[in-house]
Amino acid sequence: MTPTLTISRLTKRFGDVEALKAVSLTLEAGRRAALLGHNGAGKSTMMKIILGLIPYDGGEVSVCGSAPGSSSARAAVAYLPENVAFHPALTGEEQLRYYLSLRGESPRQVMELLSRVGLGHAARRRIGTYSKGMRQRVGLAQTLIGKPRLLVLDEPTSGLDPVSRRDFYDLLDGLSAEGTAILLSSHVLTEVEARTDRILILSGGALVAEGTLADLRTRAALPVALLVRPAPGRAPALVSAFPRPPPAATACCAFPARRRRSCRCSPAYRRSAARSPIST
Ligand SMILES: Nc1ncnc2c1ncn2[C@@H]1O[C@H](COP(=O)(O)OP(=O)(O)OP(=O)(O)O)[C@@H](O)[C@H]1O
Repeated sequence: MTPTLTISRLTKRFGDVEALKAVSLTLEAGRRAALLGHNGAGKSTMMKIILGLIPYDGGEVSVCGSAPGSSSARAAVAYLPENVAFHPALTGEEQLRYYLSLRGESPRQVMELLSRVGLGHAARRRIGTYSKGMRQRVGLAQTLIGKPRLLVLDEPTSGLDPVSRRDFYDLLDGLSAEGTAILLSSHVLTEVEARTDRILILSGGALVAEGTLADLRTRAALPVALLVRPAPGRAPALVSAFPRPPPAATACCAFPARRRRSCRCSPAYRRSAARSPIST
């Protein structure tokens, strides 16, 4: 099946700044990918290109088989910015009815859309009285107009409390189960790890890593720290149940440099020990 989104060797420059450097990725229907990276990594630039808002310099981009910005691509993609802005004097129902009319859709869908994002009870309240999480839900309801095949969400949960975040991701789970592909940006790895299928890490405009968090951990050989609290009286049994680390790996780099030569520590561990040597 053709992927919902295909990006191949995408490059974009702003003067001297290379905002995207030969980035390639695909996103199939029903899959959720999180785009992570520091400020200035290129996340927004990539989203703007997918939406057809800015041109690109090299490579190829296909949104549901069409060029970004074309009428068929625009009909298939919806976008939720980080900070949604609605008229505070309008009710949720009035605001959404307005967007439905702009899209040429039946206003009869309004309550169904609001109920879908958990706002049925507040439909007749003014948006000025909504919490940030509720406004974000109005934004999500707006993106659902016309049943888009690709959702592009720019830091959709920033500023939301933990319960609102969980509820928001529950909504996304439902949409992806129906076949909507979702590309969202975030700064919070721990938040997206359990709620997306793939993590894409951009750095300086290049896609430097891609996979599940477990894949990325394995590839980077990151240490795994476990905090285990034994039940009362079970500590000795717990300690004996865990394998002991090899003695050379734990002790040798704690010794002065002259005795480290034959150690079995990993190069990364040796480097960190060299930075903070323990004198004996
Ligand atoms: N219109 C523009 N003109 C000049 N440079 C730009 C423009 N838009 C983006 N850039 C530059 O391109 C690079 C990537 O910016 P981008 O906004 O895509 O990063 P980002 O990952 O979305 O960052 P943030 O997390 O802060 O939103 C940055 O160096 C930025 O300064």
